Amino acid sequence: MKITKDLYQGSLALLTDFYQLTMAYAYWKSGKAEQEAVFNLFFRKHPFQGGFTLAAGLDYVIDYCKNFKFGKEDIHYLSEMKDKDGERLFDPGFLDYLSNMKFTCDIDAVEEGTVVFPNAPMIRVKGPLIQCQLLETPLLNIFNFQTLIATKAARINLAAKGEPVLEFGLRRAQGIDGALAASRASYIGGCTSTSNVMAGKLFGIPVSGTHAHSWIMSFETELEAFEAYADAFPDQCIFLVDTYDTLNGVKNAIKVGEALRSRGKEMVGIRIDSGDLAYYSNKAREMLDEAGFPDAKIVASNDLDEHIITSLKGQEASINVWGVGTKLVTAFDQPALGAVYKLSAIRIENGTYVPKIKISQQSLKINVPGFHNVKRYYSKGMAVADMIYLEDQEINPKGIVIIDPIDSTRRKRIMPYFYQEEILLKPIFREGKQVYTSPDLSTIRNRAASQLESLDKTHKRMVNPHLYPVGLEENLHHLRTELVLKAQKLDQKDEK
Ligand SMILES: Nc1ncnc2c1ncn2[C@@H]1O[C@H](COP(=O)(O)OP(=O)(O)OP(=O)(O)O)[C@@H](O)[C@H]1O
Ligand SMILES: O=P(O)(O)OC[C@H]1O[C@H](OP(=O)(O)OP(=O)(O)O)[C@H](O)[C@@H]1O
Ligand SMILES: O=C(O)c1cccnc1
Ligand SMILES: [Mg+2]
Repeated sequence: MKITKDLYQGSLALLTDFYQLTMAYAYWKSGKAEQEAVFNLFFRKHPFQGGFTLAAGLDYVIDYCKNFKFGKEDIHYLSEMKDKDGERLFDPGFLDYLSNMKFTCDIDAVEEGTVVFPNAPMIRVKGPLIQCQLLETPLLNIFNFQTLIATKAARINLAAKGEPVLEFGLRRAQGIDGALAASRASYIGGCTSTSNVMAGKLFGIPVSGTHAHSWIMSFETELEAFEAYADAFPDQCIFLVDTYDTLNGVKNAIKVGEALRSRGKEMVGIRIDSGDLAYYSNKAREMLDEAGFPDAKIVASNDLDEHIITSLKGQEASINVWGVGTKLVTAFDQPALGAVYKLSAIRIENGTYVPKIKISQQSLKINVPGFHNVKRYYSKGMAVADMIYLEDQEINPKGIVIIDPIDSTRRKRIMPYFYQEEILLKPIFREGKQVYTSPDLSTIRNRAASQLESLDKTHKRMVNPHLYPVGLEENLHHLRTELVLKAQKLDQKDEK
């Protein structure tokens, strides 16, 4: 196993579920491989019982699609696969087809850092059925995780109310790629920095950190350890004060802070990593203020998340920097987003697209059919509603009614005249050619911040957030209802 070199042999084409390949083979065999189809990627419920979700992962998706190609080793591996009789599973003609396959899809997607809501597509893929199908698993893999972590980070940063949140997750993250992607998504969600140096190198995220208990324990005394650290980094001293006795640790930090000051340097602060963080931060604040260090920061860490941060704020803890690891990068209380990827239309011989629906007992699970997009309406910079609409249908400019996809009695009238609007799915690829370039990560992070600003605070609260209106435009609602009724009739016929 070579994890440091060539693990992926330059190709991620096999990073997919086996059933995508068996379907791909069957599509090819039945002559349907190149039939045009439309798929949408969306989720049904916000994570963390929240009122918003923050999209992330598009730059990975772009890279994945740009490099979408079955390499020699991939084809070799597939050619060796056997069925239960020991015969080759895949016809050489199919493997030939795969090795010559070029990515030719149209992709539209929400930009990274966009606030998104249930049932509205985050990605729309249109292209040959076989390609759309093969993209399902990797697109979900990328978007589900990064969107989840960006959302968690946004929640934690909202709880910190603008105070810096340092991401410390690498040691507890879900493996190597999980850690890197989590650092990137955390930065998009508002974190100030990462402790993961490789994420710093690869993505340009600011890197920062303090020091560990082991540093203190390697010396005879805590004071000596602080002094030695101050010698090495006179401008960046954040002393971890809780190795032995937290308040005594604060005293030692003050001593070394005074020595630094006599050399014209200023201690940055202290870190507390255990015990009652409200009690110790308040005590430490009093001691630091009294000793003439009112600007010294107090960093807190230890299994923090948005709920503990909110509680500590409620207790008026004197913490001004938050170090957050495990619960952020593992999305501890909800480890998966659950976005899905569903076929919504297919092109038939006469060139028209037939909208498709999947019936379910739960109306929540009935997809939105057709070739649609999402429009967000803003009033004075604040988001008021999202409308899912059919791209090829005229929308009544005088007044629109959007209808909740789960409960059709919930409706909202929109006067587009009064609002600014933004089409959320932007063209990313056209016939396989990239037509969109991802902005740099700090621009994405700024977009996330301004998107969150545009969302009323009632949707951002942690407990029982207010539901943001997302609805189907009338024509789309009627189409969906018609298709559901038709499908149910078909069902009844089958039963007879
Ligand atoms: N004042 C507080 N209010 C609410 N939660 C707090 C407060 N102080 C600390 N916490 C949280 O309570 C939990 C304490 O966990 P735990 O008892 O395992 O830590 P500890 O024993 O203090 O530290 P360690 O085990 O690292 O020495 C942590 O998640 C911490 O963030
Ligand atoms: O708590 P997190 O949010 O994951 O933040 C990162 C943690 O990692 C470090 O210690 P580690 O947990 O390795 O050891 P400790 O618990 O004994 O301090 C650090 O001191 C934090 O406590
Ligand atoms: O720099 C730190 O303080 C740090 C880094 C990783 C994990 N815990 C703390
Ligand atoms: Mg810990």
